[in-house]
Amino acid sequence: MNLFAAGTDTTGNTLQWCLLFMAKYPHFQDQVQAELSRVVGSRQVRVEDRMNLPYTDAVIHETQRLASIVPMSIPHKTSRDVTFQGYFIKEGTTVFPLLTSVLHDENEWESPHTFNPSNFLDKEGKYIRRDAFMPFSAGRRVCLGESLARMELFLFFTSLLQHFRFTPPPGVTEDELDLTPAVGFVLAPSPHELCAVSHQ
Ligand code: HEM
Repeated sequence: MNLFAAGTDTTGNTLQWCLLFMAKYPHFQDQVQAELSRVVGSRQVRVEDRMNLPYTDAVIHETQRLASIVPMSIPHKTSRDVTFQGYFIKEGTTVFPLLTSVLHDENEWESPHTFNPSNFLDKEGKYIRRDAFMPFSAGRRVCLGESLARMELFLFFTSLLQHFRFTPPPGVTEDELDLTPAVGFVLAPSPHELCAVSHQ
């Protein structure tokens, strides 16, 4: 039950955010599709392809960063008295680690509040790991499903983008796709209709 509850909505929501960002920002979608067709072609994507798909990898990371779907992580309780950055926190205090404060930190990111895969790319277009990327939280109780989730996101996202182009429905412009999340403990995009147009 724990694994299903923690692992279904989170991964599903992130994938929905990925598709919404792609439909809203078609020039980023173009670059993902160009990279996929250059590196993978029409065969099925494999996990090992990730290292050769830095742009696609950056888009997935940027989606997780900006969407920040678990904004307040999970509450923890201090198991002893602690002093943290000058603040005394008594044993037994409930603490909410605000992951969004790191994922949108203006001192950490080139463009903290807008979708920009360059947040994860160096000047040569290589993927760069960022310490402030922590949508799965950090430390002893970091998300147990992180590596599974990352694998799922990569395989689903690349397979979908390999076969379909995602667009707003007829009569709706990209600007009209609303990025305001639906309120909840886990932030999903508000309901949207998108078109999946087959490449064939
Ligand atoms: C994009 C997908 C996911 C995100 C963003 C995410 C995020 C998180 C976060 C922020 C926590 C809280 C960590 C903390 O207490 O500091 C957490 C905990 C947890 N997650 Fe995930 N998660 C994802 C997918 C999954 C998947 C696929 C599974 C399992 C199959 C999973 C299982 C768990 C479990 C069991 C915990 C509790 C760990 C503990 O308390 O020791 N998660 N996750």
